[in-house]
Amino acid sequence: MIKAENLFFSYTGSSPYVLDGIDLEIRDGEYVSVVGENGSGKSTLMRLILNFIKPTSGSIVPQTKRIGYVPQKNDFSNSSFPITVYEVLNSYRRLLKIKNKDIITEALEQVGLLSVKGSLMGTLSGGQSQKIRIARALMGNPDLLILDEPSTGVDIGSQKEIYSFLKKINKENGITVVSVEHNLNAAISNSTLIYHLTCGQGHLCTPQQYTDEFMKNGGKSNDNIQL
Ligand SMILES: Nc1ncnc2c1ncn2[C@@H]1O[C@H](COP(=O)(O)OP(=O)(O)OP(=O)(O)O)[C@@H](O)[C@H]1O
Repeated sequence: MIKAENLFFSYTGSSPYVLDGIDLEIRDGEYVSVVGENGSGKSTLMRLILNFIKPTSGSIVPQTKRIGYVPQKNDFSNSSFPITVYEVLNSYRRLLKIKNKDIITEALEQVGLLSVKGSLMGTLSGGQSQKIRIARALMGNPDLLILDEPSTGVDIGSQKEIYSFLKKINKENGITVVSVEHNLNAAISNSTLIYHLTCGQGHLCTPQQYTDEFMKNGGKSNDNIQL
């Protein structure tokens, strides 16, 4: 479970607050998409869950230490940086102090990319490199997986594969998924709940409730994304 109580956060330490008194409870086993317009605080909320930053006041606590994180796709973006898939996963294995090197093969098999083990990261497609990031995040056997815009820079075919993989590990392995989404279709189709952030406040709703709300607003969201 992730529980936020009366959570305020400001990068300056005072008003105006990016997050302005958030109360939130995400139960284990949910797949929650976090949506909201640019600058509404989605990534900030993820950083707070991950304990990268501290609340200005109030609290936010993930009740697990086994958290996998797939950051926004800005690492390895320099295609000339000479690092292989194996090296990326192996350095994470060492960071996690996992002795058994088989975990690298297992992680790659899980996302169906064993064939690119020796490839340079810069030579992979957007979809492949995102799957490698997900494989890396799963190496620590997390029970909570946090993703920041997993479909950015990923072709439609790979997006489908990635979302069906996330749904599978959510359903079959019971991994709680919390994913920042600009892709509203993906949020509605894949998640069990949607957390809509706006003006420093948020509310949790079902995909159906979110769709109804969206249509009531004339089919346009604050995110300026068409369904
Ligand atoms: N490190 C930082 N220092 C100061 N202000 C920041 C920092 N990071 C984000 N902000 C500001 O905090 C607000 C929320 O940013 P955040 O990145 O959390 O929003 P977001 O909803 O994830 O946006 P986007 O959809 O564009 O990724 C924005 O006004 C942003 O400019």
